Amino acid sequence: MVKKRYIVMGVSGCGKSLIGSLLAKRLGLAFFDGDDFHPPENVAKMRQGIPLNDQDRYGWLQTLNDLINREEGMVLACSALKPQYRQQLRQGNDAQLIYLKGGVETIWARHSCREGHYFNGREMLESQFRELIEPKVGEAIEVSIDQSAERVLDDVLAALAQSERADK
Ligand SMILES: Nc1ncnc2c1ncn2[C@@H]1O[C@H](COP(=O)(O)OP(=O)(O)O)[C@@H](O)[C@H]1O
Ligand SMILES: O=C(O)[C@H](O)[C@@H](O)[C@H](O)[C@H](O)COP(=O)(O)O
Repeated sequence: MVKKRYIVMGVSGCGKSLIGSLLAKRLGLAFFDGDDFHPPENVAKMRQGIPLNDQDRYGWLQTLNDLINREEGMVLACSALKPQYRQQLRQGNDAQLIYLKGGVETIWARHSCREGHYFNGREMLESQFRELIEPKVGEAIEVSIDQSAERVLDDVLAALAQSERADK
C-alpha cells in the first residue's frame, strides 16, 4: 500500500475505533483514537451532553494534525465531520480518508450497547448528524456499516486496493 496514513471518520458510534483498530492490525500500522486526545474541557462538556463546537474542536484537531504528521504510518479514528476539519487534519500530509456511513437508528442501537463512554445521549448523536457534511466523491473511501465488522473491514481493504490501482 502506498498511502500509509489513514483517517477513519464518521459520527460517534459508526465504528471508527473498532474498524480503525482492525485495519491498523491488518496493515501492521499504529492505531490512535482521536477520543484520547480531547482536552479535559471537551470531555467535561460531552459528559454533560453538550455537543462540541468549532472552537472546542480547533485545538484538538491541531493536536491530531501534529500526530498524523509525526507518525509515518498510522490509522487515526476521528469524527472529522466537516470539510474544514478534514482539511485541518490533512495539512502537510496526504492521509487517506475512510468514511463509515450509517443511519441514526443503526448507530444509536450500537451506542446503547456501549458502556463507560463519556458520549452522552441521543441528542448529541443527532447533533453530529446535523453537523456532518459527508465527503465528496473521490475525497474519501465510503463504506456502509450495515454489515458485520468483518465485512466492513473487507470492504475497506477492497476499496483501498482499488483506489491504489487507480492511482498507478
Ligand atoms: N459493523 C458493526 N457491527 C456491529 N457492531 C459494531 C460494528 N461496528 C462497530 N460496532 C460496535 O458499535 C459500537 C460503537 O463502535 P465504535 O468503534 O466505538 O464507534 P466510534 O469509534 O465511531 O464511536 C461498539 O460497541 C462496537 O463494538
Ligand atoms: O467531533 C466531535 O464532536 C468529537 O469527535 C466527539 O464528539 C466524539 O465523537 C466523541 O469523542 C465521542 O467519541 P466517538 O466518536 O468515539 O464515539
